[in-house]
Amino acid sequence: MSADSRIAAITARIVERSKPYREPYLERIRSAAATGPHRSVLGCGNLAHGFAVCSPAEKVALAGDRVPNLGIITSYNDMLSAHQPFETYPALIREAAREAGGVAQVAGGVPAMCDGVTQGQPGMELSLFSRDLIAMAAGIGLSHNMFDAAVYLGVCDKIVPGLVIAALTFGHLPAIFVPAGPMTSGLPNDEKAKVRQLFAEGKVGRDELLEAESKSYHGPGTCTFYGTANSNQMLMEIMGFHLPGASFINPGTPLRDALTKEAAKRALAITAMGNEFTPAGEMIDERSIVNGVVGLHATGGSTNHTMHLVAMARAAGIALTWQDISELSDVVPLLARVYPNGLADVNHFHAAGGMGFLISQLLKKGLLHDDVRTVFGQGLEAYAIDVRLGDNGTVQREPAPEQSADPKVLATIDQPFQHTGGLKMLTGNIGKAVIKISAVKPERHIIEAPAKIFNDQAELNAAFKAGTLEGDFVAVVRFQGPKANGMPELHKLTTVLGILQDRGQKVAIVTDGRMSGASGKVPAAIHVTPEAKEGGPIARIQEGDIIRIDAIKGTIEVKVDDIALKTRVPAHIDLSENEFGMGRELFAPFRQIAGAADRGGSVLFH
Ligand SMILES: O=C(O)[C@H](O)[C@@H](O)[C@H](O)[C@H](O)COP(=O)(O)O
Ligand code: SF4
Repeated sequence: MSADSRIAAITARIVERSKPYREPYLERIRSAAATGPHRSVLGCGNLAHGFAVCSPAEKVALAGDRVPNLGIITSYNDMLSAHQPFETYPALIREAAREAGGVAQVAGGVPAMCDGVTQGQPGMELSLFSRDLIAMAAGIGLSHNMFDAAVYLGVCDKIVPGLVIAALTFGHLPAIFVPAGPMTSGLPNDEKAKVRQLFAEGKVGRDELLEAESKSYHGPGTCTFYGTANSNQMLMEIMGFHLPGASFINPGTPLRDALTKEAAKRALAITAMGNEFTPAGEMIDERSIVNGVVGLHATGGSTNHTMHLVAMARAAGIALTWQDISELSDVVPLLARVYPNGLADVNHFHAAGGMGFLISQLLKKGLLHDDVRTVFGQGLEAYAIDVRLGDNGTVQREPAPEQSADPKVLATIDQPFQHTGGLKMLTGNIGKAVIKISAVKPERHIIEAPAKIFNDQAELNAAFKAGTLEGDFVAVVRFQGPKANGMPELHKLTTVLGILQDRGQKVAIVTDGRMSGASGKVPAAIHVTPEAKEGGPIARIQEGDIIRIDAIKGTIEVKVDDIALKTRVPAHIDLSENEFGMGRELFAPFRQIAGAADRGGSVLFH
C-alpha cells in the first residue's frame, strides 16, 4: 500500500529541502563503496597490523578480498544495565561469523553514559555532547578501513544516536544494530514514582526509596520505561537497522543469542561481496527517517528524539525539521500506552504484540512507507511479524496477529488511544519549543499562569523545600541550553512538580534544557530555542509575567507587549560554576560550538 498522501507530501518536502546535502552525500559514499573491499587499499604493513592477532586461517582470509570482515563497535560497560550484556557479544559474533565463512573483529569501543546514574548530577552536563563524541569514537574504530560491514552494539539514550551518526558517516558500509533487550519487569514504574514523591515529601526515608529504586532497576537489560533508550530500539527496528523482532527480547535468553548470531550472519550477507549489498547511507533515506518519526508519534516516544533524529538524519544529508515532526504528529495516532504514557512497561508492550503488531497496524493505513530498504531486505512488511525461537536455536518469524494481546497497552489503528501523536512543536514570542502531550492529561494541554524564574534546577528544588511554590505557576528554568551547560535533562523536577500538580496546582515548566524520555505527566515546553545563553527571549521573561502554553494550537507566549519584551535587558548569569568538575572542563569547546536545539544541538553540523 502506498503511503498516506499527507505522509507522502511531508516526505516529498523533506526530499526537496535535503537535496543540497543529500546529493553530495550520496556521491561521497558511492565513491567510497566503489573502491571495493576496503582492505585491498591498505598496504601490507597496514594489513599485518590489522590482523596481527587473528588466527592463521583468518589472516589468509583477510589477505584476500573475497572473505567479508565485520567491524564491531561496542559500547559495553558495567555502568549501564542495558549495555552490560554486550560484554559477551563480540565472542558470539566472531563465532557466528566463522560459522558463516567470514571474520569479525572489534573495531573499537565507544563511551556510554547512563543518564539514570547522572540524572540531577553534574555529569549530566556531558550527556548530550557524549552523543557526538560517540560518533567520533566509532569513526576512529572504523577508520582502520579493514571492514566490509559494521555491527553496532548500543542501546541507550545518546549511544544509539551517536552510533547512527557514525554508521551514516560511514554510509558506504552496511550497518546492523544489535540490541541487548529490556530488563525483566521489576517494581512497576508508577509505583517507583510514587515512592519518590513520598520521599520528596519526607514521608519515607532513604532506605525505602533505595529499596524501591533497586526493585525497579534490578538486573541486566534496558530500564523498562518507554524513555529514550527504548525509543531508540523502536527507531532501529522501524527504520530497518535491527532485524525484525529484535528490539524487546530479554538479555541472556536463547532467542536473544539467536538474534545476535543471525545479525552477524546477515551483516556478512549484505556486504559488497554478496549480492544484496546494502550500504547504510543508501538504505536510510527520507522515507526511513519519516518512518522513524511516525513510530515516535505512534508510541509516545522520547522528546530527546526531536534533537537526536534531526542530527541522525543530517548525517545522511537529510534535513528534518521540528515542523515536519509536528505536522506528522497531526496525522499519526497514538497506539501504545507504555510508561510514562501509561502503566505498562516495554515487556508488556512486547507481549501485547510489540513492534510487529505496531508496524502491521500503521502499514494498514499507509502511515509508514513500506517501500524502504532494510538490513533484512526490501520492504517494511517483513517487520510486521511475531518472533520466537525455532527448532535448534533458529529465529522463527510469523505474520503479526490481527488483534493486540492487550488492548490496554497496544491499540488497533481503528481504535487508537489518541488520534494524534505525542510530540508537538510550539512557536511564539518566547521562541520555538517542543512538548510531549501523549503523557499529559488533556485538561493540561493548555496552561496560563504566572512565571517563576529559576536559573538552574537546584533553585527550583530549594524553593520547593522552602514551601514557596504556591498557587498556579509556570516554572521558567533557563540557562540550561547547549552553550550554557551542555543542555542537561531536568527530569528530577518531574517529582517535585508532580507533587504540586497532584495537590491540584496548575503547574508547567518552560526550559531551554531537556527532559528525560521518562518524564511525562507535567506539561513541559522544552528545548526552547534560542537559548538564554544566546540572549533568547527566555532570558527576558521576568517573575510574574503571564506565560501561556497551548499544545492544541502549538503556541508558547509571554503576555508582554512585544516592544517592552524586546527592550528588556536579557538576564545574564555567571556560568563559571559549570565550567569545571566531573569532566566539564574537557567539554568547553563543545559548549562554544554547539548548534541550536532545533538543529540537533550538535557540534558536528548546524
Ligand atoms: O531520556 C531518558 O529516557 C532518560 O535519560 C533515561 O535514560 C534516564 O535514565 C532517566 O533518568 C531514568 O529515569 P529515572 O531518573 O526516573 O530513574
Ligand atoms: S535506560 Fe537510562 S537509566 Fe536505564 S541503563 Fe539506559 S541510560 Fe541508564
